[in-house]
Amino acid sequence: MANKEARRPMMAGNWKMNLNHLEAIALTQKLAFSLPEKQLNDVEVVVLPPFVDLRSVQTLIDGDKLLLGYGAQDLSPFPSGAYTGDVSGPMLAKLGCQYVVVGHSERRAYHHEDDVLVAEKVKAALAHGIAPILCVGEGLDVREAAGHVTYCVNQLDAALVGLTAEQVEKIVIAYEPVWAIGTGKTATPEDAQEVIGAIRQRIAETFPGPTAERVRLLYGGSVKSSNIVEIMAGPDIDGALIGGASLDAEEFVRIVRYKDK
Ligand SMILES: O=C[C@H](O)COP(=O)(O)O
Repeated sequence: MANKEARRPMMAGNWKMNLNHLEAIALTQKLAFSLPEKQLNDVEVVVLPPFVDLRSVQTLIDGDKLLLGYGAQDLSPFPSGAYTGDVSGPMLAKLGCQYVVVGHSERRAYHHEDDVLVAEKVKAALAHGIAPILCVGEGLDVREAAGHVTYCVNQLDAALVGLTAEQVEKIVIAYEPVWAIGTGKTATPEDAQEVIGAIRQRIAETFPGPTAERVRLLYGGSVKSSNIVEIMAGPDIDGALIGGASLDAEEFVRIVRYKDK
């Protein structure tokens, strides 16, 4: 199932816990300066800074009408209340965030986020007009036991439970094999396409109609300018969620410009 041309490619930089607000401003400026308008119309470029940087990034992007999207790396499932340290969907919406990462494997591992909480966060984001970038992906043990497709499809099913087709079309789904994150070990383009193709197939089965053709599916895990072309060749792969390489403006720009290679 392809129809890839109908979907706008997306390159999203997940800065994780890197860059203070001054460094965030500098990186955003460099990206805007290095990427021509035509490029930014062709490929949607999104930055996902830490919470404390969001106001600075928003001020810069909105103030100068830069063609960059931005969002957060997490949100609370609750809209407000006594949840020390958490940040809510309404707060992110007020800052103009278009996206929020949900269910990243680092949050699943270090903050013990399970499928039920991930599903609540997906609903919270959608309720406040923010598109979730939902992450799924298997660990090395699952991959070695050849259970990766089933594992990822199960994570997907759990996150989409109770959603309408219209809501699902707003979600961006990122397949990030945990063993390929920050390790320099990229899944082969065939590995990435296998799982991402299965995700699109599953959406088609669950939501008959055009939904599966409309949802954008990304790959994440040690993406670099040297492997992005091969990854983007996958018929179901619409972009990438990029960690380490998104912190280097020149390298991130090379990734965004993959079509020029
Ligand atoms: O969200 C991004 C991913 O975890 C990938 O990180 P990485 O590009 O540093 O491997």
